[in-house]
This record gives sequence, C-alpha cells and structure tokens, in this order.
Amino acid sequence: ILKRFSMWSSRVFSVEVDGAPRYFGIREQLRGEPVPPDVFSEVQKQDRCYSLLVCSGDRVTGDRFHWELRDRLQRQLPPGSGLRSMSSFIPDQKGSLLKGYFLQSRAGNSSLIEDILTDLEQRNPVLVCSYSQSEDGQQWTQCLWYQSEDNPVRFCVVPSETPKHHPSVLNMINSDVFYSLDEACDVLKQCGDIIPETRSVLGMLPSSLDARRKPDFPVIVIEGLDATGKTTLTESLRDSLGATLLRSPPQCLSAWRGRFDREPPLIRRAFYAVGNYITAEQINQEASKSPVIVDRFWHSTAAYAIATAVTGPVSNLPHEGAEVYHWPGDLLQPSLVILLTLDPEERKRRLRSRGLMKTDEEEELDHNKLFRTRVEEAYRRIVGSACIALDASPSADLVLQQALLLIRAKCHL
Ligand SMILES: Nc1nc2c(ncn2[C@@H]2O[C@H](COP(=O)(O)OP(=O)(O)OP(=O)(O)O)[C@@H](O)[C@H]2O)c(=O)[nH]1
Ligand SMILES: Nc1ncnc2c1ncn2[C@@H]1O[C@H](COP(=O)(O)OP(=O)(O)O)[C@@H](O)[C@H]1O
Repeated sequence: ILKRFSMWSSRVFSVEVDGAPRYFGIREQLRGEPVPPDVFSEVQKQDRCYSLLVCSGDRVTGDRFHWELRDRLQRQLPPGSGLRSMSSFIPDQKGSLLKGYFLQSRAGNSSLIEDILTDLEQRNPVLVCSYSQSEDGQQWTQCLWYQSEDNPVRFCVVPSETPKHHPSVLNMINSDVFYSLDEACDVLKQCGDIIPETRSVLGMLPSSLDARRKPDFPVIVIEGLDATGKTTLTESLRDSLGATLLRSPPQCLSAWRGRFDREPPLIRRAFYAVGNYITAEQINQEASKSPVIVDRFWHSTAAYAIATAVTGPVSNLPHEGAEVYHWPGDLLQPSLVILLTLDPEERKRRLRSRGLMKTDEEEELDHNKLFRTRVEEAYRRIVGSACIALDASPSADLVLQQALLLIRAKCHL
C-alpha cells in the first residue's frame, strides 16, 4: 500500500463539516507545539476516529463502490456514529484525489466499527486509518492499517493551510465535466456490464457528428435553475418565432434518465454529456429548416457538475477563466444563451405553484444556499457561447418580450 502512495506524508486530508471542507495534514515527526486540527475539535475523549479511502485502480468501479459505500456504512454503523465525506490529495497534483469517508465512533463503539472496517479492507480496494489522541487531547496521530502488518505506520496529525484549489478541482476534467464525446462514451462503455441501459443510450448517438457545421438558422438556448420559467418561455418563443423546440437531455433518453440520476457523478455526468451531443445533432438537422430553441444544454451540465463536485462557498469554485469552464471543442455552439435569473423566494413560490421538485439536486438547491450560489456562479463563468442574463421576475409576457428583443438584437431574427 505504502509503495503505491510513496508521498503519503505530503497528502492533505479534507473532511466535510456543515457543507464545507476542513483540512488537515500529517507529518512523520512532530515539529513544534501540538495543535489539534479543527476537524477533531468536537471529538469527545472516549471517541475514536477512522478514515476509509477508496483506492481502486478502475475509476468506474471505484466511483460506484464509493457511491454505494455511504448507504452501506449508514446501515452498518452503530447508531450515533459520525459519518462524513472525506478526500485525500496531494495539492496541485492531478489524479492524486482519493475519495472516502471519515467515521467517528461514539461511546465505546470502536470495536464494532473496527470489525466493519477490517472486513471492508480485506474485501475491497480501501485504505483504512485510525486516529487516536494523546492523554491531554492536544495531539492526534494517524495510524495506517493494512491486514498484512501488525505494526501499523504512525503519523502525527497537523493543521493544514487551505489549499489553493478545492480537492475536487484536481479530478474534474473528464470525470465531473466531459470535454469530448469520446471521453463521455468511454465511461458509459465501461458500464455496459453493470448498467445494461448504457448500450441503449449509446445506440441513440448518430453515426456522425459535425460540431463545426454552421447552422443556417439561429440556435437559442434558454438556461436557468428549476422554476425560473424555462418551459414557459421556450414554448412561447417557439410559437412567436415559428421555431423548433428541443431540450437536453433529449426526449429519446427520457426512459433512462431516472436510472442514471441514481448513479455516481462520473456516470451520471457522462449520461448528460452524451445527451447534449444527441441534442446537438437534432439541432443541426432542425436548424437547416427554422430557428431552434433549446431548453437547457451545456451550461446546465457543466454548472451542476462543477457546483456538485466543489463544496463550501463560491470562493471554492475553480477561478474564472479556468479550463473547466471552456466549451467542448466537439460540441455545437449556440448563437445565443439566455440565462434566466430569479429571486430565490419567487423561485420557491413558482416551484410550489407548479408542483413536485424534479431531481435531488433541485431539493438540494432549495435548502442549500451554498449549492445554489455555486450553480448560479458556475453558470456565469462558462465561456464559449455568449450567455446573457435575463431577469425572469416580470410577468411571463414581459419576459417573452425582453427575450425577443435580445434575440432580434443578437441573432438578427
Ligand atoms: N437538463 C439537464 N439537467 C441536468 C443536468 N445535470 C443535472 N441536471 C438535473 O436535472 C434537472 C433538470 O431537469 P429538467 O427536467 O430539465 O427540469 P426543469 O428545470 O424543470 O427543466 P424544464 O422543465 O426544461 O424547465 C436540473 O435541475 C438538475 O437537477 C444536465 O446536464 N442537463
Ligand atoms: N414570468 C413568470 N411569472 C410568473 N410565473 C411564471 C413565470 N414563468 C413561469 N411561471 C410559472 O412558474 C412555474 C415554473 O415555470 P416553468 O416554465 O416550469 O420553469 P422551469 O421550466 O424553468 O422549471 C410554472 O408554474 C409557471 O407557470
């Protein structure tokens, strides 16, 4: 294990507390006064802490195992145990990200937890560590477990300064956000045995895709959070402009969408990415005959993926201009993207007036302000097609008039 992680002591560890990452590091020897990192500050005297990191060589099986492991631990851990998302990484080293969980035993449950972890470690590609504190509670040590050794390796736990980038940024390109059809298809092809539906999804792809073909008629994408009024506006624009109305994911994938919404981000985002490419081909065909209006496209895919992968405040997002915000080179670029913006309270009112929330992400948007502001800011940072924000709070008819003015000005319709 340690050979595979030769730079183990240069790793930073991140534990999610109240929706934001808290960091700590490890050292082979303690230099200076012991200062317990704040992630351990609430740990009681008799509690023990553990970390479980997935280190599978294959990212599809690793991501699915990590995804299923949360429910499994929630079922198996004794009541009252603490379970938090965790990651470990070497700052600024792409591909160094390991995802896992941070566990906290309560009231002497540690032997039960240690049995669960030992069993997990013997059957799965996981790295288990236990954390114990000194008598005075001032110093924590990390002890690396692995079943073959009975003298585990120990490290001193030390505070870590906040890294320049959120750990998820190291792993985002072609894992949370896909920048080519081939990359997205590769992920879905690897799932063929475990998710048979991927073959049907891939079967929907056209034989040839030409991202560089310039559509004859304007292509206008309407973006925005749920209940900002996209459906209402896109249908009115279709009628006012005699346009064709398309959406992403396309209708032909509707039967499988729920199935992929239950998968880990790697597979789910590959599904939505393939959906964008199928929609792009439909746009190409329709835009030779009339203007095309699209309900959600690349902005939704990238914004939700980036805002989900990164936790905590907006400042944790990749900086403006970062590679993650760039439009894929092989994906059709619309003539204009209109981003509907709306006051959160009005959006909630409209959501209630329309009925059920759509996806778990929408639930998350509703009660997690941090997530909502990350989605909104990620939308704004995406470069490629001109994206113009439009206030969606006036009446549906006024919003329609405003949108028509924008389209006429930008697309000469
Ligand atoms: N369309 C789309 N939705 C995504 C994507 N990634 C995640 N989602 C989730 O799916 C939801 C969108 O589902 P839709 O059926 O388009 O919901 P909606 O916001 O009502 O969209 P409209 O009905 O077109 O107004 C988003 O709010 C996200 O929670 C993506 O790449 N494309
Ligand atoms: N400009 C508007 N003013 C007031 N209510 C609106 C407006 N646009 C849409 N609505 C209502 O808000 C709800 C959500 O609109 P919808 O078009 O479904 O949003 P989205 O497609 O973005 O989820 C619907 O009940 C719709 O009738």
